[in-house]
Amino acid sequence: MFANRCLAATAWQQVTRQAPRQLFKPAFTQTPSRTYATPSNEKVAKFKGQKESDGKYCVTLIEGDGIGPEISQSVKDIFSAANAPIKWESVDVTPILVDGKTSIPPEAIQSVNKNYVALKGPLATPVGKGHVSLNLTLRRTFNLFANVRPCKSIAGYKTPYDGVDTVLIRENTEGEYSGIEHVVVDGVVQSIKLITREASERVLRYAFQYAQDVGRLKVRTVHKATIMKMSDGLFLRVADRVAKDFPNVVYDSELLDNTCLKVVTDPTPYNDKVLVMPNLYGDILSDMCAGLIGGLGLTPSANIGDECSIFEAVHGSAPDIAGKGLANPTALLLSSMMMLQHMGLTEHAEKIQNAIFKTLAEGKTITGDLGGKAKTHEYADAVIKNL
Ligand SMILES: NC(=O)C1=CN([C@@H]2O[C@H](COP(=O)(O)OP(=O)(O)OC[C@H]3O[C@@H](n4cnc5c(N)ncnc54)[C@H](O)[C@@H]3O)[C@@H](O)[C@H]2O)C=CC1
Ligand SMILES: O=C(O)CCC(=O)C(=O)O
Ligand SMILES: [Mg+2]
Repeated sequence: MFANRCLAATAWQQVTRQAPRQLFKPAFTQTPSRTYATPSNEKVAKFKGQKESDGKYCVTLIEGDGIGPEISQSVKDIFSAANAPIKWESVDVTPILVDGKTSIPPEAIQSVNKNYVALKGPLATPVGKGHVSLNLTLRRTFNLFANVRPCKSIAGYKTPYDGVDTVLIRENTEGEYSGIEHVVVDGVVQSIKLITREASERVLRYAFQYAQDVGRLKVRTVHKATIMKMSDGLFLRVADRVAKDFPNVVYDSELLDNTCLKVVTDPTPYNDKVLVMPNLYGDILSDMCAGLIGGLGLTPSANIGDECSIFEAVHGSAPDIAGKGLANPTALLLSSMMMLQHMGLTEHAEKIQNAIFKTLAEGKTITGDLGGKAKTHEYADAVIKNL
């Protein structure tokens, strides 16, 4: 799939980066017990899918680029060993042009609309030129307005930060990622950050409702309304109004640069808060938070819409390690746990999740990003043994 897109995107440049520096060797200190909540109720994006006649739910699978197929295989193997009532419907999202715009092929759109949920591997985006990000296109196509990105310390895996437990909700359809860019005159380009009352209210209501549903009763907006007085200013004004509808939730706001400083100094004061913010800030802060707990191999996410939801890792296609069996599938696995919880399959989620955390805490069969030597499939086999 990616090869086709590579041909289509003439100026594709491969992005490479060094693997995150190993900070500490794993030390087995904490108890593995945690849940990645994705509340699914009448008010926030209820899952509408139905079991099929074989007793299973059909879930759309987008394996993705780079390490995508390797980590997707781990999820499939572990779900199968755990007898999770899921059957996968793999779809190809090689983009097509519709009225000159990058679009998802109709078969893939039909599959997600039919199943209401999808699990997605990372999709690579050409730098500077070429097709629009398919990740953003998917979020816009299905109106996945809230991107929930929890980040929790992994029991047994020691980093300089103990007991991290942040939850970040990112506006997912507009802001700096609206894709409205043009050349004003040669040498001058404009990129428009679009903030609307409607999209702001939708994600803010979701964040407050989420806070209420999971009992994390503090919501903080992260913004830069000192500089972007109109756009972030609107986001904040809407937040002030929405906050009034949730009197039991404590609401405040913080400037983005200050949040970055405070989170990397001591993240624990954020453990009782839900952070909600415009698109770009959420993108950057979520990678930063991943760095606190051991890297991108560990952080899941959920793209929530009113109808459909797509679950994916925070990380990208990791071209530097793709095809070598080195990828850590935990982030995609934990995303699939968020998916199971969203679908109401909490027992299955708990069973698989316990096996994942046990494997990580044992520290014997972990991947290179965590300081181990295991290949992707060896880690998956260890999880299966721990089921
Ligand atoms: N939601 C998505 O599908 C996303 C897609 N991307 C795309 O991914 C491509 C590569 O982007 P990068 O900036 O390199 O970011 P990246 O997230 O792919 O990789 C950053 C670093 O983290 C490591 N890493 C990431 N996931 C890992 C895993 N599961 N196990 C072990 N190590 C892991 C990589 O090896 C690399 O050193 C780009 O084309 C970008 O557009 C980037 C972010 C999110
Ligand atoms: O679409 C992309 O290329 C990157 C998206 C991204 O970084 C994210 O969703 O966190
Ligand atoms: Mg990102």
